[in-house]
Amino acid sequence: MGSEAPRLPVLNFSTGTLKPGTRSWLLACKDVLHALEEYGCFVAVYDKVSSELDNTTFCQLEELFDLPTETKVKNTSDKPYFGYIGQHPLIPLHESMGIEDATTLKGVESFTNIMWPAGNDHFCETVLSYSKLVSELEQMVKKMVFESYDAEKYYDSHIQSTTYLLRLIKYRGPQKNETCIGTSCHTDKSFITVLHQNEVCGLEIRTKDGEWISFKPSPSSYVVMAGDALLAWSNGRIHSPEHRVIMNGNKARYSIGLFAYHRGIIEIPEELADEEHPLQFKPFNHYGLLHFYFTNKAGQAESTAKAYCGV
Ligand SMILES: O=C(O)CCC(=O)C(=O)O
Ligand SMILES: [Fe+2]
Repeated sequence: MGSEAPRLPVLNFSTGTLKPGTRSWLLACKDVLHALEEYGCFVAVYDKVSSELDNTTFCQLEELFDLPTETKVKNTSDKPYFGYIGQHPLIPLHESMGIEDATTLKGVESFTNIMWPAGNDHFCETVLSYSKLVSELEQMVKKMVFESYDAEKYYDSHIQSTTYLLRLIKYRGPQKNETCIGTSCHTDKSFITVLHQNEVCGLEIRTKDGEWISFKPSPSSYVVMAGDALLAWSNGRIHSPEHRVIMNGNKARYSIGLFAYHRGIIEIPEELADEEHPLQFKPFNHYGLLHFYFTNKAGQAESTAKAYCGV
């Protein structure tokens, strides 16, 4: 006893079972909050993305990464880590691109037109449908968190200011004598991240006790993870877990991350601070936190959020 490998909590978000106000919703709220406070993440079983859309999305991803590098590098952004990353000496297995405002036609269309100047409606429609459906999962989780902390009155305005970055990632298998690191250990700067991937394992999440849990993927599994912005918003109650990707074998791993960001300032709800839980964070600009992360000062800090906006 006690020697079993730790596992991520698995929660059922399949269609039809969860409606706000019902008993199953309230029970799910408890499970979500417990998972986010203890692990900073959980596996959501979610069936709104049909297996057909799932397959098509990963096929489109392969086509995208097969484009010439000189096309892919045209994916740029004024925000760090939002554009093309590839052939990086520290993470040579990793290649990724970012679609800003990925739940809007404008956002996905503008990315598509850069990659395929003659247009690619199939890519555009597939990715937009995927982003919209997965953002519904993110919003459901967010609603549960806001409700559980008696902060639901802030939910609507928070949603209005939410914008999604969709990162499309490909990891190739390591060659002999090459590093196995696909993505080095980090915490996300998002509010919430939803990760989904093909069948090739590699994602590992660190528990508060420092143990690494390997995620076992399946087509209907989505890893819902808290980022540093949610840690700060929750006044330190929610954990933002360290995670990394370690590659083995020679099959390519494709993964898709939907990162929820907040335009403008995030305030810590007064409902989350009291005598027992003194206010730990000042109001902060979410993109400011992201930019700060890529400065030297942040590199030395144990917690990016504490260093950026700690009281
Ligand atoms: O590929 C993955 O599953 C994780 C990627 C990741 O952690 C990130 O992009 O922040
Ligand atoms: Fe991450």
